[in-house]
Amino acid sequence: MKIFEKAPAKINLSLDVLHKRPDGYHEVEMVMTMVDLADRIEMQEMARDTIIISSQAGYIPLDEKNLAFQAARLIKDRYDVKQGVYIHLDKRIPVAAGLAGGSSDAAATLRGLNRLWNLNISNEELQILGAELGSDVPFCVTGGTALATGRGEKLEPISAPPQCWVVLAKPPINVSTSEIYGKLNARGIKQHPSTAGVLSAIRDKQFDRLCDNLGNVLEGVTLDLYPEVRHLKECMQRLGADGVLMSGSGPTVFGLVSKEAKVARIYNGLRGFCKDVYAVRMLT
Ligand SMILES: C[C@@](CO)(OP(=O)(O)O)[C@H](O)COP(=O)(O)OP(=O)(O)OC[C@H]1O[C@@H](n2ccc(N)nc2=O)[C@H](O)[C@@H]1O
Ligand SMILES: Nc1ncnc2c1ncn2[C@@H]1O[C@H](COP(=O)(O)OP(=O)(O)O)[C@@H](O)[C@H]1O
Repeated sequence: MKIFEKAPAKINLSLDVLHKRPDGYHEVEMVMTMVDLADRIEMQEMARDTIIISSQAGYIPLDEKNLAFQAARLIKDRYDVKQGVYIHLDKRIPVAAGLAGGSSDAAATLRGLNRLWNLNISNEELQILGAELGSDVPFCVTGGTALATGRGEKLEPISAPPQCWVVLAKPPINVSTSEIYGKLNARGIKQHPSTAGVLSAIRDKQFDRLCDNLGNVLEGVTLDLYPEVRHLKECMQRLGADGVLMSGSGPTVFGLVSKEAKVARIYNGLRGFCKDVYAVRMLT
């Protein structure tokens, strides 16, 4: 049997760091949501007890370093599954972009193999398994919109943000999440984003208020290290996006846009100097 799963990209509408923890992770407070840009994952049963990964993308690992491989191995080990699986990743989310592409592939693999092998694992259990693979994986298991705390694995689902367009642009650099967290001075954060403001704007479906409250404490670190990200952010603002923010540890910058008429102008303006630009809808 063969099954398919979609693995959408996430953006962080708010990303605050409360403190650095003794285990090296940072205690965060984030509002995360999904956008309509997704990898497609095909999973096919194999009688032979092995995991094989393939992808058209030449720039991701296809061995045990791949997060989908790790998800398949984890579920096989925990549930003592003796069958194998062939997993093909049709990558559309840019890699190491702050969009959780790898985490979403891992989460989609957990969901898919749960179906393929009739394991009847609850979403809560899949999220617990996912946390072993990465901090963003539990959110990607269920998607939607959520307030994430802890190191990102404690989730409280909330209502969807007001519907809008999301323009995403990724400059041609790779950013390491651990390097960006490592360079953040958690004690010296001068201005924390208003997660409460983002939550109330979403609750009241107030698009303008949502745009005014977007904030990410990792943005300053990445913008200082990579001036091209700052340039991209300024361009998106100049082109008229209603709210602009870097997602996660970057380097992707997203712009929220309420009027469809503006989207083409912003998209074309960015495409003039940046290859990786996408105009998508917020997933609601
Ligand atoms: C910054 C965020 C925001 O959503 O996303 P990305 O930029 O990766 O998309 C996440 O917190 C990233 O989550 P994820 O990419 O799953 O991180 P992990 O694999 O768990 O951790 C990678 C490294 O990031 C650091 N890390 C991660 C999460 C956290 N709360 N505190 C940390 O300090 C640690 O150094 C860790 O070794
Ligand atoms: N299935 C996968 N898709 C993308 N990247 C993967 C995958 N498996 C492992 N990786 C590795 O994970 C790292 C982070 O990738 P990704 O999840 O796209 O970034 P981010 O967490 O910034 O959104 C990259 O260095 C990449 O090589």
